[in-house]
Amino acid sequence: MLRRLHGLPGVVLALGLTVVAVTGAVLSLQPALDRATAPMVPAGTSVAGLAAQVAARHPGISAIRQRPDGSLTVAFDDGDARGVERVDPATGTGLGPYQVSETTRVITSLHRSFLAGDAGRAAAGLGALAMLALSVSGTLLLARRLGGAGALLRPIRGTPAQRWHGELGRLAVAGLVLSSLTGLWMSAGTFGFIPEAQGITSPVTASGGAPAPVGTLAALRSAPLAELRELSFPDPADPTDVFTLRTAAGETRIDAATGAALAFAPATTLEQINDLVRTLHTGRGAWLLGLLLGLASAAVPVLGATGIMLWARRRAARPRVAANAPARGADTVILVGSEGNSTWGFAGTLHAALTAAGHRVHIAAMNDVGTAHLAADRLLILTATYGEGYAPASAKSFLSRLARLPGRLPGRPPVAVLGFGDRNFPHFCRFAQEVADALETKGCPRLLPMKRVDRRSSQEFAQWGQDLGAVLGHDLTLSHVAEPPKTVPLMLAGRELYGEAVGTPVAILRFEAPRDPRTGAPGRLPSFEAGDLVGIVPPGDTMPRFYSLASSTRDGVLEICVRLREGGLCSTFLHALAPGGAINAFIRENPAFRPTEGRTPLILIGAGAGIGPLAGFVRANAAGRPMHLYWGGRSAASDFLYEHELAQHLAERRLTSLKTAFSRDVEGGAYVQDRIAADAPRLRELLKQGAQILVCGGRDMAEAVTRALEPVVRPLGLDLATLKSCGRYVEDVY
Ligand SMILES: Cc1cc2nc3c(=O)[nH]c(=O)nc-3n(C[C@H](O)[C@H](O)[C@H](O)COP(=O)(O)O)c2cc1C
Repeated sequence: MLRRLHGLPGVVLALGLTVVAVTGAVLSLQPALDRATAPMVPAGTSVAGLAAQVAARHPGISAIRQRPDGSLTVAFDDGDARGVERVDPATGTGLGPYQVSETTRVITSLHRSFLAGDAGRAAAGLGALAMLALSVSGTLLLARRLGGAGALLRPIRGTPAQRWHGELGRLAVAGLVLSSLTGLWMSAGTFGFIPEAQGITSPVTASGGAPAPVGTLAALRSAPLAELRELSFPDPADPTDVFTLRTAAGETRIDAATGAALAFAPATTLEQINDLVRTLHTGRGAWLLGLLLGLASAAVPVLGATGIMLWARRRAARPRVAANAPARGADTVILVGSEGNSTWGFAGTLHAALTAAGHRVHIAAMNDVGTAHLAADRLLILTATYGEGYAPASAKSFLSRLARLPGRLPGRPPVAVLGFGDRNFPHFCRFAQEVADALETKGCPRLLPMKRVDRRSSQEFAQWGQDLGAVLGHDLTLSHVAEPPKTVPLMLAGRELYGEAVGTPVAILRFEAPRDPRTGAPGRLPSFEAGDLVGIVPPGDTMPRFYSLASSTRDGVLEICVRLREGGLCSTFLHALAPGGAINAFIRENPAFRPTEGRTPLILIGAGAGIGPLAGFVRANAAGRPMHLYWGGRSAASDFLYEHELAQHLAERRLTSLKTAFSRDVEGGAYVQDRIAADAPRLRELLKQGAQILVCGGRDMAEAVTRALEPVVRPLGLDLATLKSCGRYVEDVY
């Protein structure tokens, strides 16, 4: 619901909101410029003093006005000359005609009405309302993603677009909420929804005597010039007319002959609110606030562009399901947890089969779970598992949303959970199990026991379909042919082999995009960062194997470190590949395994082929951010991967320190965890500076590293779970 409120409306309104925001940002510079150029009102000067000085030059003076930036202007009609002039508040001398530049006029009009009169004014008002809704819904979405309102300031991980959108959004949100609320109020005032100030309504009777010189009028002599808003002069042809003096305190009518105050109407609360709103919106009279609001507005185009990118990606990633029934009124709801989309394919097959059997079936992402889904007759959940047994992207917020629903309630639908995973991972379908347990705790009866599908097995899926059909009382044939991922061809450009002498052959393989066969022009690599995954489908198989990337697109090659596994189909294929040989590959982003932004130190820990992405992070560190690498191999002579490149990085300060451990070396064989334990004081110092730890390699190594790190972080009052939850301890483990 929140995403629906934020996503599509944001995309549709991006252009209009950008116009309002950019023009607002330009206008916000005006108060600061005015303040720099407007002469100051000297303390102790009275309204009468200035009025007398100006009236001596302009007999036809009709009004003196103090503008919000503090400058003073005079309106006059002297017969031969008329107009509005800026005046020096100290001497009353003229400073030239007052005029708003054509550019400012156009920008103001664009800002207020898109140059389209009343319809445009209404659109700008609705724009303010939309900006308010987008700011609030965006903040709630970010809080949800980071783990609650208390986590709103945590580092944001993800793709560059996600990070820019989140970082800029949270920096600008206060300014945008203030600008849109005050803009809404002013817009409501324009359309008469907020009553105008009435001022003095009862008739005022002037003495009718001959007008006295303005400088002698008592009520004007006692009014400080600094408080003046506007002084209107009486019509010289009408002896009963009076002066009208407006200040922040209210409105006073003054007798032109006696100088007495004839009537006074204090400013109402509504007028004071209107004044405050105007100041808060325009920054006039509060130039610094104006600049801050301007900066917040300047973020809007970037928020719009990154928002459109995120929306388009999410849309492209979500498979379309034909004839999806509305959630309300559906008898069966299918919720999907997927990262790489293959589970959506299975869910689509299930949706089609149930629909064909006469059910009204609604399908949605697990992240979108809501009360409407729980009103169905049955709930079917299909979810993958990722990382260390965690939720995939489309199910990240499912458990927290479920937990927010009130405790055990009657009337929950019966549930069947089907987990998709890979038996090679130690936490096979763990997330699916967690979901099944959480639903049981919530009081949802079991429609079927939880089942697991290993490596997208069509047979296991079909079997589950039969079980489901049996409880539904009809046949259910689920024949699903998994759609192969869309791959691109890449060619092996170079290889280096290490570790043969110590029984762990590891190859560094560098791939390039094939040249255009007609023109011979170099091909384009897909877009990726070090730490992302490349999926490679070995010949004769449909299941991709994933390898962590040691390079980014900017390096011009796709680089991976592959350890040869006994009987491993893909690693055997890759080790046998000769230069010029081709692979079919696709990129899977891995935004969870990236260095945080900024210059806080990084502690990189790995063993064996796990050095790949870590070497990639170091290579990209042209800015010389502190990076400390701990790496373990078997023998310095045989499998010291990237040895020369790392020495070069140390010399160039891309790498701050390197600690290696070789388990088979004669002089005191050691593992990477031994180096960590020995370096505890230094690591503590780095963690105190906010360091992030990135671990890459085999599962046993990662577990040993955790055991070594716990006693390192404990004296700091920290633990690895806390560091993990705020993105300061991330792993890429296989
Ligand atoms: C990086 C990565 C980590 C994975 N981690 C696990 C895991 O911990 N447990 C598991 O059972 N499956 C794991 N898998 C396997 C996926 O859950 C499985 O391939 C699933 O079918 C993917 O579904 P999807 O394409 O809809 O995301 C992992 C796959 C990848 C690529």
